[in-house]
Amino acid sequence: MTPTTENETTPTPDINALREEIDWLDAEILRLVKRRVEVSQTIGAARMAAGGPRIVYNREMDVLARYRDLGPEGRQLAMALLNLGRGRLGR
Ligand SMILES: C=C(O[C@@H]1C=C(C(=O)O)C=C[C@H]1O)C(=O)O
Repeated sequence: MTPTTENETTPTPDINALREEIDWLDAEILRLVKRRVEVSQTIGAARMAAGGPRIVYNREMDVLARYRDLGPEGRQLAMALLNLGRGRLGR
């Protein structure tokens, strides 16, 4: 590790700017989640109208795998997304 000199300072994070970024990120995440729900419900309705199943487990396993990086919370997040897509039928 490089030794620090007396003149080196740790930069102070700009909390207000970072909070603005968080607000923006949350708005984007919400927009994307709402779109995901729409797409998932459209697929589900079309499949069921054609006599297919409500749930496709291998696709859902792929979705769960995508969030594995985030650990147990990733699983909860993926499950929440899947449940949102199921709407009232999934409850
Ligand atoms: C969207 C689909 O329908 C359902 C919803 C899924 C999802 O929200 O990711 C995945 C699989 C299906 O259970 C699909 O089959 O792709």
